[in-house]
Amino acid sequence: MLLSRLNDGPEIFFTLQGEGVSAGMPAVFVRSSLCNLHCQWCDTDHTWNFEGTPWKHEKDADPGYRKHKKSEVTIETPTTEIVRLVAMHPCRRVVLTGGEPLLQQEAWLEVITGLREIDPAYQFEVETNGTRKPTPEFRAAVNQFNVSPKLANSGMDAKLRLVPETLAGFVADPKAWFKFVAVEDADMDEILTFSREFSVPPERILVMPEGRTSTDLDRHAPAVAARCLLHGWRFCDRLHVRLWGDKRGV
Ligand SMILES: Nc1nc2[nH]cc(C(=O)O)c2c(=O)[nH]1
Ligand code: SF4
Ligand SMILES: [Mg+2]
Repeated sequence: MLLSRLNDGPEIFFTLQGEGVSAGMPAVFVRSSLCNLHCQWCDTDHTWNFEGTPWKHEKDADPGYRKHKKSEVTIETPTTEIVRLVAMHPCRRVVLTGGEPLLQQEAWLEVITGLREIDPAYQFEVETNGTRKPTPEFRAAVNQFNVSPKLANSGMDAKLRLVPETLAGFVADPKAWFKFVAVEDADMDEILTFSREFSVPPERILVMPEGRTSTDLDRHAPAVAARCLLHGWRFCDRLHVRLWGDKRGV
């Protein structure tokens, strides 16, 4: 399957889950390449902002920023090799992320099956933007979906970032949690509208302050905390940003 490349190999790393209901738990992350969206602030733009694509990114303003050469930021990796690399770590929690991991469900199923043959105790979380429907087999194999629907601040058209039928499927699935990044009150108004439109109970909504540094997280946290108290949402920090900053492979 097509994974994101980090240095000479696929982007597979052992760290603490930094976001969501499993925040703080050790986990092996596997980052797939490719995304069906192209959010303007995406922090994993190396999974989709390839040379020759028309997408705009916030970092375009940075004079040193260039679109990525696909061959330099991706690596085709056999699923048996992914199984081998993940199993080297002393950890039975695996996070499938991207990009958008649901674009490669069949290959992920081979990875999941291979790892559970080694140890049935393996647990799998999926980080998804919530626009692609899991197949019944994939849904059954995964333990937890961290669904992160995108807001207007992503720059994406609402028709692309909110797919009602797919979202309804996640709302109906007790394995799914809904996770948002918020900066200002307008973002939180939008989360409230979303929760009403798609009937998501507040206990399944997590809101994180936006930030690529602890200082930014601290600046945005009070407004997020206030709205969590008001609406019954769970406040969620971004632990990896606090511990390691805006780095890859952590
Ligand atoms: N530590 C850590 N936690 C994370 N939770 C979600 C991540 C992601 O990029 O999907 C992520 C990540 O990249 N690192
Ligand atoms: S959905 Fe996620 S990975 Fe895809 S562009 Fe948006 S933030 Fe990046
Ligand atoms: Mg990340």
